[in-house]
Amino acid sequence: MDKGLLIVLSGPSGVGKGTVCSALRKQMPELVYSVSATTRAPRVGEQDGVNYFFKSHEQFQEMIKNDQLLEYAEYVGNYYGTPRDFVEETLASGKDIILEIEVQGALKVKEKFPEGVFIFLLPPSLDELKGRITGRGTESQDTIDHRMTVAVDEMNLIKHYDYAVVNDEIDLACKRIESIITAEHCKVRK
Ligand SMILES: Nc1nc2c(ncn2[C@@H]2O[C@H](COP(=O)(O)OP(=O)(O)O)[C@@H](O)[C@H]2O)c(=O)[nH]1
Ligand SMILES: Nc1ncnc2c1ncn2[C@@H]1O[C@H](COP(=O)(O)OP(=O)(O)O)[C@@H](O)[C@H]1O
Repeated sequence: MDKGLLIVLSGPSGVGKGTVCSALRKQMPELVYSVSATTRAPRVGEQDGVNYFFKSHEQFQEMIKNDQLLEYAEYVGNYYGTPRDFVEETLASGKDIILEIEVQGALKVKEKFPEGVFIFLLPPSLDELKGRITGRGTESQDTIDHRMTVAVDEMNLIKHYDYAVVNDEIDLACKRIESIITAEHCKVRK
């Protein structure tokens, strides 16, 4: 049996990764989603094991020590990481898995899985990006400013990715990603 595809959806905070990813999962129910571990506090409505596995700093350090994370990164004061076993088991079972992670972590995954499909989600403009982060209403002004500075640095790393998808409209962005996945399945692997 062929292994599944490892799909990494990355891009700056507020670009719409979470929104596009959940829309995509509705359209492609067979696509498995990797739930990350984080030390960030849950936001209203977020559930442990669904949105994230919420961990203390000590628990997260323990996961790092035990090599349980495929990658992890510190992002705006918190740790985020991808549980390794779940990804490897899903791929081995022939299913596709999508990781929705920030840029540093995505580049670490690329070192381990160069055959993965790396997709960078772009905002239509930086002004629109700031508007989306602010409009979501989950961040303080300081965090918004910090995330915007990080966003500009992150966009310079797009050259390491296989595909760039502009998130102008959610449905269009999803269609583009679906087409990428279809094309990757048709690819002749050398
Ligand atoms: N490297 C890495 N980044 C992650 C992981 N999980 C989530 N992230 C990223 O961490 C950043 C912050 O996530 P979060 O606090 O939920 O904010 P939001 O995604 O901007 O709503 C986002 O860019 C996420 O995609 C992970 O397992 N590894
Ligand atoms: N294509 C889009 N057009 C307009 N607003 C969007 C679009 N995609 C996402 N958003 C909005 O932008 C904000 C940030 O989206 P989110 O998915 O939380 O981003 P990320 O996961 O990349 O941080 C949310 O309020 C979301 O509703």
